[in-house]
Amino acid sequence: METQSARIIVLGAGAWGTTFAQVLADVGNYVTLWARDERTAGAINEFHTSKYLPGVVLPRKVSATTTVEPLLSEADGIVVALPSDALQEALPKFLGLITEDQEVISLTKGLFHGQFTSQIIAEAWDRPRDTITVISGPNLANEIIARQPAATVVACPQAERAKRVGKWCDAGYFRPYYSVDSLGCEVAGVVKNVIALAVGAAAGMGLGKNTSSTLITRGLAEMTRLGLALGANGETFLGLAGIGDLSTTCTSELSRNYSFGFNIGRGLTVPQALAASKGPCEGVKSCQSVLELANQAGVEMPITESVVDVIKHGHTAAQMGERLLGRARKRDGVSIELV
Ligand SMILES: NC(=O)C1=CN([C@@H]2O[C@H](COP(=O)(O)OP(=O)(O)OC[C@H]3O[C@@H](n4cnc5c(N)ncnc54)[C@H](O)[C@@H]3O)[C@@H](O)[C@H]2O)C=CC1
Ligand SMILES: O=C(CO)COP(=O)(O)O
Repeated sequence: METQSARIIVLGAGAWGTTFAQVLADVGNYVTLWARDERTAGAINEFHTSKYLPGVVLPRKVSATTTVEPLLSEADGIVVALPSDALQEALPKFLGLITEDQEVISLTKGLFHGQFTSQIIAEAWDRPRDTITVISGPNLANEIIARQPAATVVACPQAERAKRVGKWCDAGYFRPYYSVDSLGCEVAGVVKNVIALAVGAAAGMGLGKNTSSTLITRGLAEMTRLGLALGANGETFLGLAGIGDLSTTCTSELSRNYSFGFNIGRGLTVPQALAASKGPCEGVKSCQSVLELANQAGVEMPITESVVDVIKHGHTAAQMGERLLGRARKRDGVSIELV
């Protein structure tokens, strides 16, 4: 039987990677963060601080390095916590250093050039996609670093892998639920960012809770339709990785996607809103790819379409609202036949 403590490498020493490293350390694992620059690694090793998490003192068990290659073969698990647009540059250098019996865990909620994170990792490291575990849920780093209670979904088509990884991050305040539907978790994690842009924009325009609840509910319908069309399990979208994460991201000023949308709603341009962001806005990067995926699958995603118009075609938040309200009347619900 495996002992409780595992050796885990976290690739990406930003807000979520560092927070997840603390979760893993709290459970008793040996955790090393791979940081891109010496300054970030030095701050973690010498002062137990991170510029991504102001005011936080990290556990001494969390260390960092800029040279992770020699540690990879000894690790039980490798966590990917990089922004989606960094994966294709960062991952290939580790090809051949990670074997199939090691657990690979994705925290990245992105769709880059039409590929979900697990697909990019699988290709970069030449391993089957169904060996990759996805962790996704209502998990704002700034709350979890303060050890506020939250739950998450640990999903892998190979259920035993999800169980193994779930034990590593079962910190009490951070509570794993298991699933085999990693695809559904990835779809939900990507689409909720796009919907949060729209909800944030509505709030930035001064619109109230009826508008945001309308967008969240119809956003859930969009997410579910796309997931079903791609072969995900519909239940996932009613769980923590679906409505759970959607409601967190669409209602918190801590969310970079919601805040980006808010700034668009109050009149900032896309470049201005990006410059004001406190971290990656995955919804900005993924919205076009989500729409293309939906078109290929024959799924209608009007909120996503209106977000693409804002991000790519210079539409204002007000035009986005007019467009959504001007659509033909529909039946309530999420069924793909009823779009
Ligand atoms: N912050 C949060 O609350 C949560 C974030 N996520 C997801 O986690 C992913 C990462 O987000 P954050 O940690 O918040 O971003 P962040 O901006 O705080 O950290 C990203 C880290 O990746 C590093 N990095 C960027 N490009 C790199 C490259 N080419 N090579 C090596 N390192 C590179 C940066 O230096 C930084 O340390 C995103 O996909 C996000 O959607 C998921 C759940 C919660
Ligand atoms: O995924 C997240 C919370 O679960 C973080 O959302 P943002 O990337 O919008 O900050």
